[in-house]
Amino acid sequence: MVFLDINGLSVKYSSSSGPVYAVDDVDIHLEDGESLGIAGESACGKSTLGLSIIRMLSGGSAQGKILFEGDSLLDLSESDFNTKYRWKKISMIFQGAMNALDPVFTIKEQFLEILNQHDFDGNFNRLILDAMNSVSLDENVLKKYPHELSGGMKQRVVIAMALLLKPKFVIADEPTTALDVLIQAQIINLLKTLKKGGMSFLLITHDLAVLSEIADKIGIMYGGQIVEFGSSEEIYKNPKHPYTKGLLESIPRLHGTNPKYIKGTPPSLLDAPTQCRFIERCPLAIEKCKELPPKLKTKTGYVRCWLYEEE
Ligand SMILES: Nc1ncnc2c1ncn2[C@@H]1O[C@H](COP(=O)(O)OP(=O)(O)OP(=O)(O)O)[C@@H](O)[C@H]1O
Repeated sequence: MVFLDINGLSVKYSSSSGPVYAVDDVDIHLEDGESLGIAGESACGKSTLGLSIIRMLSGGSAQGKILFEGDSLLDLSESDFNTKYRWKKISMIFQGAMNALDPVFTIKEQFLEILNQHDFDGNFNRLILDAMNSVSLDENVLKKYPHELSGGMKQRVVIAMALLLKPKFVIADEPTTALDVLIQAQIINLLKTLKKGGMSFLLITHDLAVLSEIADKIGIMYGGQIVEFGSSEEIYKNPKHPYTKGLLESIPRLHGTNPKYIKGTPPSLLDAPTQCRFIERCPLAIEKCKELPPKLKTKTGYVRCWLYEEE
């Protein structure tokens, strides 16, 4: 059954320099139980995509359709979305959230604050302990202040907070960034366990290697667009877009060839897209790339690249 179906999603921010086209005409399709990975360079719109699903864009407006289990999220009133969806069915682990834990409150007080904000009137302790258990944190941690915890523990607390109301879909924005590699592996294993328990993730990262562990489908973002979308297997084994290929070639490996880097810089999102977003950096660019490529169907998704236009 279709779980998340996004069609033509675009997000525009207003800024002092003019509109920022942060997300442009994105389509995403997930079946029940599938998790999605979004990868791409800094400032390509990854967080904005996640924030638009949980309707927490600040200063931005979203257009298009987001169907979650058949409900059109962008058409719901704010109070309906809050009552039925936000944190309850869809939650988010925000980028850098572990550094935003309040230093003057214990972890338990911070959990209680979240439950109060959601007018929760059931068994507080049971819910908090369930969330702590699901991230393998000891009950003693609840009495501590954030400065008494290691980075890995703080990140687990932040994940537990997102899991508090037992959502089905969790948007995790760079949950392993700024953690050492061993802790990164622990957090990835934790997400894998939660996934086995029936949770779906939208995992946002700039690191394609991290996605291989969790994602069933992958969207490669560049300049506000998903330039390639498909099953993980297809993206890793048979990448099509020159940008996807460049990203995969830039992953450092223990043996074999040295990583390659994509020369140049991403486009400004202040300009609305009128041609291929990757044209300036693409080694395979042709004259046609001066026109905006459509989403061309692939085996498991689509690619926005004229090289795959059928004759
Ligand atoms: N509230 C905002 N107002 C105006 N512009 C914004 C706002 N939030 C993000 N942007 C702009 O939108 C673009 C996309 O930002 P976004 O944070 O979604 O990218 P990202 O891929 O998540 O980046 P990173 O990997 O660095 O977190 C950037 O150009 C950013 O400056």
